[in-house]
Parts: sequence; structure tokens; C-alpha cells
Amino acid sequence: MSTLKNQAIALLEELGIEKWMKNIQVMGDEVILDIVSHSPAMHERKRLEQALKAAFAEQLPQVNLKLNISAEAPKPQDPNQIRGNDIPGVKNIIAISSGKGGVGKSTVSANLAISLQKMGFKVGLLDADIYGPSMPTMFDVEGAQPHSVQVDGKSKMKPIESYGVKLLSIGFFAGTDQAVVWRGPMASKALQQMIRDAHWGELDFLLVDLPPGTGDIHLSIVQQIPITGAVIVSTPQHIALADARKGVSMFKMDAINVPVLGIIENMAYFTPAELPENKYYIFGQNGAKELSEKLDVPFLGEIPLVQSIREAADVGRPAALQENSAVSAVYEKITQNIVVSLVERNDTLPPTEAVRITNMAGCAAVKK
Ligand SMILES: Nc1ncnc2c1ncn2[C@@H]1O[C@H](COP(=O)(O)OP(=O)(O)OP(=O)(O)O)[C@@H](O)[C@H]1O
Repeated sequence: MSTLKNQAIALLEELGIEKWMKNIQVMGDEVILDIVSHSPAMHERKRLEQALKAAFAEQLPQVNLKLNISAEAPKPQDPNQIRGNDIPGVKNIIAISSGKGGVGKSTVSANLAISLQKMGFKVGLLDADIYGPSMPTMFDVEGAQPHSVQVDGKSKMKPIESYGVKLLSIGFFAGTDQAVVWRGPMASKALQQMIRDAHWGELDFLLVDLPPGTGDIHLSIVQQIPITGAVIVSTPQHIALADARKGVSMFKMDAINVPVLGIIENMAYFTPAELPENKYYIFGQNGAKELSEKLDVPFLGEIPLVQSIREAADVGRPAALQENSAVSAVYEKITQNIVVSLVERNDTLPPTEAVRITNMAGCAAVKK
């Protein structure tokens, strides 16, 4: 085999997409590569093409690359197929989702994880937001590198622990300049490794901070792991609500069928620190609450727009860590509502894809 062919294949292996290669031909400095994309979506194929071109330009600049990317026909969904396997030791998996970007989904995820931990639960947080992984910053562990540990003779990734929460994030593995390479189909593979090849240990809750929107990454995650329930975050603004509605519909689709635990209204109103009684409804009032009524899903509560929430996230100490503050009380109440909704879900829906919570320590709401 020519050296160039070896180098090209080695590069595909490094990128984790060697299995997608259908054919490779080398003629002089020309490499003709036939790739089968798992996603039929045009934009995903475009992303794959850009990522491959960038990787070749950087690592094999002498190559004149000719790319043929075709799509694999989607396999028909088998309605009897049981999706994913349980993650050993993980009792409940909650996906945190938002239709629209920037509504505060990651900030909510970080604070919910802290509140659950404060209630006495064992908590993990998987930052699956490939477009803007923010957990390393929010938990003050930027630059941390997960180590590998041997579990039953296999190498597993050990999550980074901060404030008692176990964390894995794409941000630990890809620098900002590399981000593009992680997008699309390749991100699915990286996520799969963070889910399957991680040693989470015993967890009451694994929170999964999804990317905004309703795309391929969501599909890939719900197919790989049995998500116990989904929480949707929205602001009261019309355009955010329209996207939140799409998010709810996605989880309710027959092929996905993940119970929606409820909707959280973030940035519900603005309260200045000097006038704590004043509420300014700058994104509109009660939008998410009304949407949850319309869609018949629980309303989990509202979080005000408060400067200290943003500041706490930026310095890597989520606001829910504060003791006896109004803000941490808000997160605590919402967390209790989520646990209540989850207990109800586990009681009323078949536990085929989720294991019941057994440890309710510290959660006053569920003792009622
Ligand atoms: N309740 C709040 N009060 C004040 N600032 C907030 C609040 N919630 C989130 N923020 C701030 O809003 C910005 C966006 O939040 P965040 O990154 O959590 O959004 P996101 O929905 O996860 O975005 P994306 O998914 O597009 O990355 C951040 O600067 C965050 O600190």
C-alpha cells in the first residue's frame, strides 16, 4: 500500500470515521475518497466535508483531495426494538433541552445538578452541548483532563468531580479551535464514548445537557440511552416558546417516546438587586407556564433574570451553591418539582427503560 494511502487511512482513524470509508484510491498526489455518511441531512454531510477538508489541509497538505460523500439510507424503525441499554449503576437519566439557544439551559443544568447534590443525591452531569460546552467553565474545571481507570479489566474514562458532581464534557476533549471537527456525526461518536466508556459509578441522577434545537445529536442520544425524562427550558419570549413546543413534540414522537417531566421558565422576570420586590417582565409574562398548560405537561417553575446568576456561572461557582439565598431557594423548589414529576413518571409509566429512584434522602417535596 502506498505511504500516502496509509497516511490518509491513519488520519481517518484518528478522526474516528474509518468505518465510513467505502473506497480509497491514490493517484500521484490525488486521494479519491468515498465516504458514506450516517446522516441523510444535507447540512451534516456539508459539515463532514468541511471537517475532512480542514483535517487533510492541516495534516496532509500535499494531498489533492477528491471527496465523494453519499448518504446511507435510514433504516426503518422497528417499533418493538428496545432502545439503548441501561448505564450500569445509573438510576435515572434526565435530558435538559431547549428549543432555542441562549435561553439558559446550561446554567439551569448546572444549578439543578448542584441542588440535587445538596439534597443528598449522587449526581452526574454530561455536557452534550457540542456547539458550546460550558460546564468546564461553570464548574471551574477548565483545562481538566479526565484520567482513565481500569474497571473489570477495561479502560474507562473517570469523570472530573467538582462540588460533588461528576462531570464529563466535550469541552474537556476539544479545544475551541478544534470545535468544528467535533460537530455533526463525529460528535455522536464522542458522546457515545462519554456515555458508554465512562465510569460514572453509582448515580441517582445523570443530567444530560443537550445542545439547543431538535437535531441529529438528540436522536442519537435518545437512541443510545434510555432517558427517563426530559426537562425543557424556555424563556417567556414568543420565538423561544415556539421552539420549546417543537422540543416537547420531538420527545413525544412515537419513535422517541421520552416522557416530558415539565417546562422551566428561565429569565421569567428581571429583579434589580436594589429593588427585590420589583418585577419587570422583559421577555413577556407567563409564556412558558401557559405553554405547559396547553401541551399538558407539568410547569416546573420560574427562574428570574438575576445578575448574580450570570456572575456565579462566569466565575465557576453556580448560584445554587449559595446557602440560604433567594436564588438557591428558587433552584431548590424547581429541583423538588422535577423529582416529584419523575417519581410520578416512574410510578405511572412502565419502567422498561428506566429504573426507579430508591434514594429520596433530603427531598422534602417527595416526603409529602
Ligand atoms: N436566570 C438567569 N439570570 C441571569 N443570567 C442568566 C440566567 N440564566 C442564564 N443566564 C445567562 O445567560 C447566558 C446564556 O445562558 P446559557 O449559556 O446557560 O444558555 P444556553 O441555553 O445553554 O445556551 P446554548 O445552549 O446556546 O449554549 C449566560 O451568560 C448565562 O450566565
